[in-house]
Amino acid sequence: MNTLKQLPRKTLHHFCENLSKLADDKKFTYWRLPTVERWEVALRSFWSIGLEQRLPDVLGIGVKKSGTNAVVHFLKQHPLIKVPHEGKEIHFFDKHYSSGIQFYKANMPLVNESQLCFEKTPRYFVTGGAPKNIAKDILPKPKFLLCVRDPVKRALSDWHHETLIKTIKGRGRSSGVRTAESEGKRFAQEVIRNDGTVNTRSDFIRTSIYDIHFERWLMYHSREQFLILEEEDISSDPYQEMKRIEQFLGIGSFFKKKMFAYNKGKQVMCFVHENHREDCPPRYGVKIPHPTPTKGVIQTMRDFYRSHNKRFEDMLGMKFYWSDL
Ligand SMILES: Nc1ncnc2c1ncn2[C@@H]1O[C@H](COP(=O)(O)OS(=O)(=O)O)[C@@H](OP(=O)(O)O)[C@H]1O
Repeated sequence: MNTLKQLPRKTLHHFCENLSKLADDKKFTYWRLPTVERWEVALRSFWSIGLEQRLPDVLGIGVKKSGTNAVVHFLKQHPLIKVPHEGKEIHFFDKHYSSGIQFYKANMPLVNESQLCFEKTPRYFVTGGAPKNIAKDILPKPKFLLCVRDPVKRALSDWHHETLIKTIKGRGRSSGVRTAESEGKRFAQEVIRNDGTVNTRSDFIRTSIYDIHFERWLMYHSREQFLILEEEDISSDPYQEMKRIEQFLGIGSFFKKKMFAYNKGKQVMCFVHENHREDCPPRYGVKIPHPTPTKGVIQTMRDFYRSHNKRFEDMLGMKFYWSDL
């Protein structure tokens, strides 16, 4: 029933009118029906006013910690883009595939014919079966938004995120003062082996090996289906990135430069509504310092990623400023 809350007031009014037409009984009230029937009545009514739930037209597939939340936050302001309730990640192709495609569809927003349905779950990028299952299940072919980031910075951000979550859940280290350096040391213990080489078994390292993951996507999808966005651009100039997305998706021009402003307190670019209210993308707290490993650790990681980055560039026909670092 969450979807009902997403409806604009006018549509909800129309929905109620349709409902009363459907019911012969004068005492009929929607809320007295059992939940399953309620949903059926609601869906019939939505169809009659041209709204439907359908599988995504556009998928945000990752990469984790590369500005994916900011992209959803800005893009959902576009009147022709609809996202699941509160931009929730549905995790269908990575966690809930066995629940079936109807489960996925039921989590989609209501859209009309001219609107596009957009779902993002960053884990899709690194999930083995996702490219194949998406090609099989989503027709016509979806478009993909893929956010990428300097692989070393991405790994550091990922580690920070997971440490924060562990701490919030009470599973983290509780004793001792946490400094950027001490966090850097713990990060190094995770990503560098005793013999000084990069620990390729660590998820923080593996997620950033973009060429290996993207190779699987190109087995089932064509390069033209992907728009590549860089976190560095999303954080510095989201307006330009939203214009690129509008063009890629072929949706009308909505975004204007004045809709984006830097919020000094939150230290991020935010969306500015017509009434001047600033709406910032969600961010995790910064109760734990971001890790700052030694220069040696950073260099070992950079040396490891260099050839992978080059290969990724060749696959995409693009150049990233971090690929030579
Ligand atoms: N405009 C804006 N608003 C908020 N956050 C922004 C923005 N642009 C980029 N970023 C940076 O993106 C990093 C989080 O990436 P994701 O949203 O993909 O994270 S997640 O995978 O969904 O958890 C996270 O990086 P770190 O701060 O380095 O951890 C954010 O700072």
